[in-house]
Amino acid sequence: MIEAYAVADVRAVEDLARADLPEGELMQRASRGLAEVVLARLADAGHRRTGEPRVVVLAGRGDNGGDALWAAAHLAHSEVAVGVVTLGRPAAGDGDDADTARAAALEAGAVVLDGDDRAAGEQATALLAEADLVVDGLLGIGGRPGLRDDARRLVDAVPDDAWVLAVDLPSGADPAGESLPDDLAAQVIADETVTFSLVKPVHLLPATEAAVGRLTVVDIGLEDDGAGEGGALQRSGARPVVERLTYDDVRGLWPVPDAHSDKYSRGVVGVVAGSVQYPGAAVLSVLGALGAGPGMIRYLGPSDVQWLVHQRAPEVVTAAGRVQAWVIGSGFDLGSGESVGADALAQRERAHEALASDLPVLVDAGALELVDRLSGRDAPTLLTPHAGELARLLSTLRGEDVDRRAVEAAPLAHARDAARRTGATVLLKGSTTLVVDPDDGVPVRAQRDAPAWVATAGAGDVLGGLCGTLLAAGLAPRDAGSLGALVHGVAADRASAGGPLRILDLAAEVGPAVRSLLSR
Ligand SMILES: NC(=O)C1=CN([C@@H]2O[C@H](COP(=O)(O)OP(=O)(O)OC[C@H]3O[C@@H](n4cnc5c(N)ncnc54)[C@H](O)[C@@H]3O)[C@@H](O)[C@H]2O)[C@@H](O)CC1
Ligand SMILES: [K+]
Repeated sequence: MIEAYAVADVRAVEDLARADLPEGELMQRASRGLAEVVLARLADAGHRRTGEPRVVVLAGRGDNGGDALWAAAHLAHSEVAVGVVTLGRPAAGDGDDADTARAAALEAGAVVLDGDDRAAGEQATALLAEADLVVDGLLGIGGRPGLRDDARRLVDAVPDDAWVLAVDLPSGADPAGESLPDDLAAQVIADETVTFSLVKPVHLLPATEAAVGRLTVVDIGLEDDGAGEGGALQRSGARPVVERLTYDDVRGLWPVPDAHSDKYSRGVVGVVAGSVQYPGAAVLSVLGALGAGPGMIRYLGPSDVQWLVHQRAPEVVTAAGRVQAWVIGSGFDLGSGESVGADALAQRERAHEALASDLPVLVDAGALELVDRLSGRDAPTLLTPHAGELARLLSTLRGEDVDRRAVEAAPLAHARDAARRTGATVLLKGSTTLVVDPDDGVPVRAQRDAPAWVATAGAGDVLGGLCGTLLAAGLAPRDAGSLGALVHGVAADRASAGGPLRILDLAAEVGPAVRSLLSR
């Protein structure tokens, strides 16, 4: 599991560690680690023009800039041509550290330009044009989202083929990972981000993760080193606020049957999905559930759709009976007013019964309209909207229009609001999928496991079924949702193999994906 800590907690942990260390030691560790990563990337011929490697370091006025300046000094000592552009003159009496670091970089032979000086602007642009690698040390965890014009001019001058390595986080990105900057272009888009001991929300959450690139963690000694003392992190008592399951977590969470298992102990999934208009969703939902290995599947829906389900999955039972978790809503066409047909009415009735039961329910797509039926529900409930569906859901819950773009600009806040208002766990689908518990004290899960090729119709139906099997096996909604998202992503990766994928292939890869993850 990857765990991320809130920025305020990171500062508290660093303060604890700093109290036991010589002055400036943490920054020295950070900058040395940073310089080592830069050297390793330069050794990779792909990020290097011919001749002497050229690094340009952009350094802001805070400690993020301090890390970058000290790294520049270390690099200038190792046969690398280093140019530095500083930005933001320190306030009077506030610049000792930055001045020391700047002097160290100069003394080591780096070219240092004052980016606040207009005359140096052209030189800075020329320096950047020749860079193999650019270190972004403009803003760190003290940064507000967005870049000022002076910083933006520098960032715009970074050549496309330079490797952009962000210090701690891409400048301009929200350190808390909550929201996009107002102007999307006012942030650094990094190829790689080097952070120090602790992962922060910015690195894992959907609003900011895309700007982070590859995440490399350099150890600066904030965690328990096993020597028995307890690291600063452990002594601080800080708890993670965001988590990401990794492949190695699957074995510990997956419901693996044993010699005593039967179809009921493994879990029966009841699927109420599809309509005459959208019959395929029922097939995909069932196949997603089957891939994850349920005890049994009951499909309830229009007879034409049952027939179609049976073509792909003869083991599915279509009579009513015992169920351990419901999956409702994929491919619903509930209709409204006069236009409601008998089939749609029957589906709506089945969905109402599922929501009125004391069984776990996964609520997808069309069934999200039935949100008023959630009040008073105590059993585990997992809502699985995409951004547009979450906007509609919140519009209903708040009684005011919520725009899809508002959800995309601040996904976590909106998912959290929906979880709070409904008392359900909310899985917000996206390239990074969030799983938010209604209890604020529980860390959010953020999964990013699928290739972008998966953004295609039907992928959500498979995910719903897959998570439904995990709910029926007894997993809590947060585990079912995040584990389901991980396995769905791995299956998508296998089906895609670097190219376009068919959703039936994705569904067929769910079982093999589980097998490969369990045998790691
Ligand atoms: N505290 C520690 O012990 C350690 C800190 N480290 C580094 O220190 C960083 C945090 O340093 P700071 O707290 O100085 O914060 P920053 O380096 O993020 O800088 C904050 C400064 O930038 C200004 N600022 C904020 N947003 C701005 C914006 N959008 N445009 C222009 N100016 C803006 C602020 O007023 C403040 O002066 C970390 O990210 C990390 O890189 C590391 O050296 C590891 C150890
Ligand atoms: K940065």
